Amino acid sequence: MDKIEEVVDKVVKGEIELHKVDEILDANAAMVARRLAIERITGKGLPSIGSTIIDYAEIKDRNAENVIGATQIPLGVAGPVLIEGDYARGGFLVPLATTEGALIASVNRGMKVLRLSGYVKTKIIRDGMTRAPVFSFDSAIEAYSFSAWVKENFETIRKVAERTTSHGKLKSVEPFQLGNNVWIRFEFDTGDAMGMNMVTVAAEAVSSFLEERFPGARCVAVSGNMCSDKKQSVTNELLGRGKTVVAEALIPSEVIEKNLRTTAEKIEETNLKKNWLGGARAGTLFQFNAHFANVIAAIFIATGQDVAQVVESSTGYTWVENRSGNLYISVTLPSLEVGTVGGGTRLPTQREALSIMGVDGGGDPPGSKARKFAEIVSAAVLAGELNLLSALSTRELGKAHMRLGRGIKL
Ligand SMILES: CC(C)(COP(=O)([O-])OP(=O)([O-])OC[C@H]1O[C@@H](n2cnc3c(N)ncnc32)[C@H](O)[C@@H]1OP(=O)([O-])[O-])[C@@H](O)C(=O)NCCC(=O)NCCSC(=O)C[C@@](C)(O)CC(=O)[O-]
Ligand SMILES: NC(=O)C1=CN([C@@H]2O[C@H](COP(=O)(O)OP(=O)(O)OC[C@H]3O[C@@H](n4cnc5c(N)ncnc54)[C@H](OP(=O)(O)O)[C@@H]3O)[C@@H](O)[C@H]2O)C=CC1
Repeated sequence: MDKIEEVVDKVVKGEIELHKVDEILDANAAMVARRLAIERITGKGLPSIGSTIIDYAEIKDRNAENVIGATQIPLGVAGPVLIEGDYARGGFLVPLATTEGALIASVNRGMKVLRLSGYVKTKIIRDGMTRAPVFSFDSAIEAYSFSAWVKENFETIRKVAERTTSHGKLKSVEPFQLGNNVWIRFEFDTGDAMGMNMVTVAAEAVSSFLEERFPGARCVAVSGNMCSDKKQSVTNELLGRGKTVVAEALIPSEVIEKNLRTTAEKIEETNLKKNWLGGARAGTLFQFNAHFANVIAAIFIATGQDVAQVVESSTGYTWVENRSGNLYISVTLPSLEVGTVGGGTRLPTQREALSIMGVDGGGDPPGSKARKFAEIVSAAVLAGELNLLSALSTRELGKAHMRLGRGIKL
């Protein structure tokens, strides 16, 4: 019996935990052994899951545990979209990974219309990744003194934080108090990284330092939910998280009529009554848009972003004005969390997808690639909004999805 078979046998018999296989076999052999064991246990063949170009030696201890293979998702491109931003300048093809038929066509048509109208303008209006540990005290008075000290001693705290990272720069500290508890919301410039590991490590170092400085302080959790990571929150909406980005364009009436078969007036009414009034009636929080999540999720999957952060990255607002038949449209994304280094961006297909947009790896200066990427994402979101609002205004949504979602020609 070869070594892999021997390990598979032991896993099936319950003598070895799945994750312990990594201690016996090299990463790629361990991945195969786990998959074979699961095939035996479930009686299901998993050759598709096992068929992958990923080198598990590169993944182990970095991106996933108990790995048995990979999931594959179709990848398409939309564009080019023309952008005149501070970092993204020129035409960009945007990779989108999705299983929703008509989505890429939707963004593609939106980009075509934007292209025919000139350049999308983009602006990053703030940038910073946050972590907010929660500290507990015996009394609210102690908690208040702690908050005051933290605010007055930014420079000391910055030095402690920045010892843990060469790219992370502490930008601000903001205390929030509830009774005898205090959350310190640290905000960092994280260069080209999305930055969650970076700011967590730095926040842990500062928390230990503060506990030493204030014997009455107890850090209950390094993430106290006022960060707020992978959750929507008023804090994120007002103060921002990751990058706060705006993209805008002006679409001439003839471009709308010829390519979208609708008018600025109809798109404006659809935006007001669907995105805003419908959103208000439904009690929607922070998502007065049509489908930011579609575009954000597809780009996140394609480029190795943390997909759980679609939760707050897809919050935001679509604003439309009928300007004498021409259409002004903008999207505002308060919490777009993206990186071009770190996390899943190092995986092979994800890195290639980033390279299509010229945003793979670190920028010079650091931070410039992640900001360029954020501007491209905002332009893609704008294209998706413009197109879906148009398709809804002409009642083409169902038809499009019959054709591109079910393969039925009407
Ligand atoms: C599907 C279209 C674009 C057809 O649009 P069309 O105008 O009927 O098609 P067309 O054949 O005349 O092509 C026009 C352009 O569309 C693009 N296009 C056309 N076909 C393709 C294709 N196969 N692949 C790539 N691009 C395509 C392409 O840019 C093309 O221009 P060309 O390059 O030919 O000069 C249109 O009907 C449409 O956009 N429909 C809406 C679909 C949509 O937006 N779906 C989004 C997902 S819906 C959802 O998930 C969220 C939701 C709706 O529930 C949220 C909510 O509640 O609002
Ligand atoms: N720990 C947590 O609480 C959470 C973690 N995550 C996960 O965190 C990961 C993302 O964390 P993140 O910190 O972005 O990535 P990584 O942990 O992968 O770290 C990024 C690294 O890149 C280095 N680096 C090299 N060049 C640059 C550059 N140009 N700009 C910035 N950094 C550079 C940084 O070094 P240096 O720091 O020395 O400067 C840092 O070590 C994802 O996998 C995500 O899923 C998500 C949510 C929560």
